[in-house]
Amino acid sequence: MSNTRDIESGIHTDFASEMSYGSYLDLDTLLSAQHPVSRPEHHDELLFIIQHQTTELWFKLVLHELRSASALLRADEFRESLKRIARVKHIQRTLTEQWSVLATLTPTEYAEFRGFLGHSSGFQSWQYRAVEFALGNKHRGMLNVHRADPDAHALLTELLEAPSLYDEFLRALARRGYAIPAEVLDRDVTLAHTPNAELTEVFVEIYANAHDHWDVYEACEELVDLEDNFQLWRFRHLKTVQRTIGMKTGTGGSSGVGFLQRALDLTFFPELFSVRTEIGA
Ligand code: HEM
Ligand SMILES: N[C@@H](CC(=O)c1ccccc1NC=O)C(=O)O
Repeated sequence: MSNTRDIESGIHTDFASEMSYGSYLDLDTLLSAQHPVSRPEHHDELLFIIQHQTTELWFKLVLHELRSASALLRADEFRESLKRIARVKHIQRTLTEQWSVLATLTPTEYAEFRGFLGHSSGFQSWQYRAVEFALGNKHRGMLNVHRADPDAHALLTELLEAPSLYDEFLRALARRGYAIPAEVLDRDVTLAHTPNAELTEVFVEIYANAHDHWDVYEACEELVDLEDNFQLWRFRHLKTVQRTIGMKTGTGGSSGVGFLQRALDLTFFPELFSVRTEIGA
């Protein structure tokens, strides 16, 4: 046994003028986009860069799927929208699991190149902010940091002013005859959604009679998964930060761990959680 695989004669090998793997994926661009700034170059900075870049690539797809999910809800295409959300949930799991790679970076190693990062910080990730906005965590003040990047600023402004995924979901429910409160439907979508007791009652009815509202019930649970997964990512980020820089202030200028901790109190779909308190009550 040679323990070698034959390269079959039919395998294509001439890519001088044909599209290849590398040219289709523009790997020259992708793989020449890692530029460590530490001097002398720190061995672990490549890990730090690639961890962020892979996350940003997945954020790009998450945003693409969420925007499509919203548009499908607007068109009353419920099932198709759920398909998009299902994909986002898998990406979130990958992203949450990926923190374990970065956790191999010890505090000492990170401290050796942290000083070269200046004031740059994940806080300035416009794609992360876009995902937060798309899910409904709106905050106009977050636009400020993107003033120097007109394209990012424009996209975030567009998302800030557009209904969130939850807004679209609730509007779709209203069109189906559910008694979504008018103040929820007419709310200022540039602000974060605030909990509404009357809306919780709509979900109480849906959850109490799931079989009569199956597709809506299913959609509710998909949204709960989405928020849950998002919180798990935030939590793993917080824990990675804690083990890497302790209680140091952030390069972005925040208090660090305390600032990230407060994000865990935020909720995209509060009524889908408050309904749980009422079940069987
Ligand atoms: C050792 C690794 C990391 C440390 C020590 C760290 C630290 C921090 C700190 C302290 C903040 C608060 C803002 C500031 O003052 O800088 C922050 C925010 C943020 N970081 Fe990281 N981070 C790490 C890795 C990552 C990675 C891999 C990502 C993935 C893109 C990321 C994305 C973000 C985002 C999106 C925010 C804003 C969060 C929010 O607004 O709630 N971070 N990070
Ligand atoms: N905010 C981090 C620095 C940091 O993690 C970072 C720096 C540049 C680009 C992305 C980063 N990731 C997340 O905040 C710190 O305070 O050490």
